[in-house]
Amino acid sequence: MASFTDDEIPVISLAGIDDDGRMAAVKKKIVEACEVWGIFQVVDHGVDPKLIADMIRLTTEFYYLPGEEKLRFDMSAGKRGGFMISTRRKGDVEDWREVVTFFTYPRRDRNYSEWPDKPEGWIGTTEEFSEKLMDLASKILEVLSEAMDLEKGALKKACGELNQKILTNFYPKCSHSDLQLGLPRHTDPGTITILLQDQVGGLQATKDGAKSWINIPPMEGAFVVNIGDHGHYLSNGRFKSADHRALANSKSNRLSIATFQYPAPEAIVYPLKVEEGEKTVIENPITFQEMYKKKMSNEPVLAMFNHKGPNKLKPST
Ligand SMILES: O=C(O)CCC(=O)C(=O)O
Ligand SMILES: [Fe+2]
Repeated sequence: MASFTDDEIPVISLAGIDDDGRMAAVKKKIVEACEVWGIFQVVDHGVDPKLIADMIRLTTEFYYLPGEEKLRFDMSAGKRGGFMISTRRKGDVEDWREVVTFFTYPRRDRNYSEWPDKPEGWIGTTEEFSEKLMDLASKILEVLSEAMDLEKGALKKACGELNQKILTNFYPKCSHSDLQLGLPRHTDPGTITILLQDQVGGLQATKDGAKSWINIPPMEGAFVVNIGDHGHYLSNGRFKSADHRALANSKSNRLSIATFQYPAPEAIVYPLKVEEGEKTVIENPITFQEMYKKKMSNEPVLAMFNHKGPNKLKPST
């Protein structure tokens, strides 16, 4: 049984996890969080608060640039990364956000011509942020491996060469926040996501199929970590793929920076450990690339970021 209360997303300190005694306690908390929610916050994660503050500041500054500056980096015409305005209407509800996508790992895939050159310093800060989050992700994958009762390197090995994508989300304030979602309900496709949100709030998770939604309150300096579909499959469904969404806000603009950790495209997706008599969550091993494609064809909202789906661009106001 989980020791966290039913309506609280766990906050877990990673202080001293390299020491075995402390690791056991962290592991226990992470197991509880992942079995119930698939999402938790981490503090004492070792990423420099100044780097976090700089990343939020510079990212925000980009979104306040005039529309034509931002559109210099638009993702149309087959570009993988860069700036995009994403809108979608479903019944009375629509969502609106601006995004900038950076493909950061493997490093050889970095296409710097797609990385906005303003504000000054954003490229260097994004590079440093990417590297530090890759280190943090590796550490979290080790703890998660142990939490799945596997050897420390198991998840990393199953991922092959780790891929990383940084997606910065800007949700302009909107007066119809009752009719507008920042980002509709979804699960992330990758192994884990490490999310940084500003102090506005709006991220929510559900563990009962959207009957009730729980806020994930902003915490200065904390990261939200969630399990994605790949992580869920590797655990044979024991760890949830976090079901989450972001609300719009009528008073403030909101910023979040999601760092998605993916396996290599050719990595095999299949549970790493199956107990005797237990069924597997997926029938046959498939590659991550196949798994991703299948998900995108079922979830148009995510398909927009596959860059093959709709890619409507309007100048920002
Ligand atoms: O903005 C947020 O808090 C959530 C972002 C998110 O879930 C995503 O980009 O996949
Ligand atoms: Fe997400």
